[in-house]
Amino acid sequence: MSGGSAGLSRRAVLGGAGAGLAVGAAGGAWGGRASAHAPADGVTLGAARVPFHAARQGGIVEPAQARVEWAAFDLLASTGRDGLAALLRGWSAAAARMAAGEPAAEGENQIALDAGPSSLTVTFGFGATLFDKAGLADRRPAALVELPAFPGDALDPARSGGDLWVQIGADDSLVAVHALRVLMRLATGLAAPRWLMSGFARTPGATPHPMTGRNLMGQVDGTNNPRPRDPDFDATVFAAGGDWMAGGSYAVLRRIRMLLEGWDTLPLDKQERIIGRRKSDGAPLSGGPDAVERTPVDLAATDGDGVLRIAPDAHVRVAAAASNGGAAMLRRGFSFHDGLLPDGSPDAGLLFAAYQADPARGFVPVQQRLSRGDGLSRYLRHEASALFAVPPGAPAGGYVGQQLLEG
Ligand SMILES: C=CC1=C(C)c2cc3[nH]c(cc4nc(cc5[nH]c(cc1n2)c(C)c5CCC(=O)O)C(CCC(=O)O)=C4C)c(C)c3C=C
Ligand SMILES: [Fe+2]
Repeated sequence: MSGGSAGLSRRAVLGGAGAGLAVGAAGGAWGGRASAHAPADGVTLGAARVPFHAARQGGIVEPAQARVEWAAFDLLASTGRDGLAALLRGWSAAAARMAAGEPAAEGENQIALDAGPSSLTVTFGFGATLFDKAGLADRRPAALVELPAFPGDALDPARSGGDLWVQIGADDSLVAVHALRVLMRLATGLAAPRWLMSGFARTPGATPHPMTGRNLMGQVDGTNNPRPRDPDFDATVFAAGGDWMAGGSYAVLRRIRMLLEGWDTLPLDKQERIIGRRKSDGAPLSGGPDAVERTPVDLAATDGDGVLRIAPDAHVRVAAAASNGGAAMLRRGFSFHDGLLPDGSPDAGLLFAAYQADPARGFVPVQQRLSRGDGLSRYLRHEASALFAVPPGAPAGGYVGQQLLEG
């Protein structure tokens, strides 16, 4: 995909026998948290597929699927560069097969039998720690450095970092978990699981027409994401240059727990002031009663008393590119709800993911500002963090990371 919704349509493939669902093309749905749409009559949601082999990896600009699995792995000491190449070759072949909806391999658990690929995407990423372990220290990209500590971080090292990252997205939970099990088995003897996280987003077809999704605070979330048709979309999201990362991206991941019990008791007007947008429809508070979700945010707008309509500490003001020297990223997060904490409060929140050409010009400056001046941060805990280089996609017959390992 070279950006633009036409690219998305081209990549999407009709499933089943001639009829099906075009992923990413329906009703202008696109990456970020926008939801895909229901298939036409007589076509199953499961039939939709996103080809694995493409110039760019899937799972970045496609609409967020209903289910996501994140898995981080650490390379075993004995694996080395050749073992890493074997792992990536095996992972890529399995991902391509599952994304195409081909039957399960012999000896494979039949978890996903009867369902199609359900828009399965598998995205692979490399952590900074991978490069020394695989004898590739001289090929680690300059942009892949440890993220700085931010005020308020409460990070759990056991659920942070990792040498390798796999993101599996699908509109059917059994399909996603099947893919996870297959990839975990292929890693046996080469890489050990470090942490796993599961998330969810709105199921395609749950709304009467495609709409931006909501998070567990109830807000419309994803509105002001960069859009593939924006002239600077590719430069914002994808790495340039002539090396093995050209056309790839950098994924920042944060497990952000929401302090929902406090949030849910806040009056609506306070919740809206903290974000800077209306809760019902996501319209910016700068736009007056006639504003709609897509009304541009006016950070300078004041009321009759000269008071800023979007508060100085409102999330959208503090996070805006205009407040951060142009820093921008493509957000593609998922909700999580992992039961209760010992004190009875929900262990729930946002598996935040942001893709950018360079974290130093995306997530880092924005989070630096948010962690100091964002009214929303009182209701959030950043509990885990990771940064992965997401290489470009693999051509047919190739595997993700081949340019790094064989280039
Ligand atoms: C460092 C980057 C960001 C983190 C971390 C983050 C956490 C976070 N955000 C919400 C809810 C919303 N965010 C919204 C907009 C928004 N958020 C960021 C960045 C981070 N958010 C940006 C760059 C923007 C766009 C700002 C703009 O230009 O207008 C919104 C408004 C709707 C939208 O545009 O998406 C909401 C709602 C939560 C709940 C959260 C942590 C759990
Ligand atoms: Fe945000």
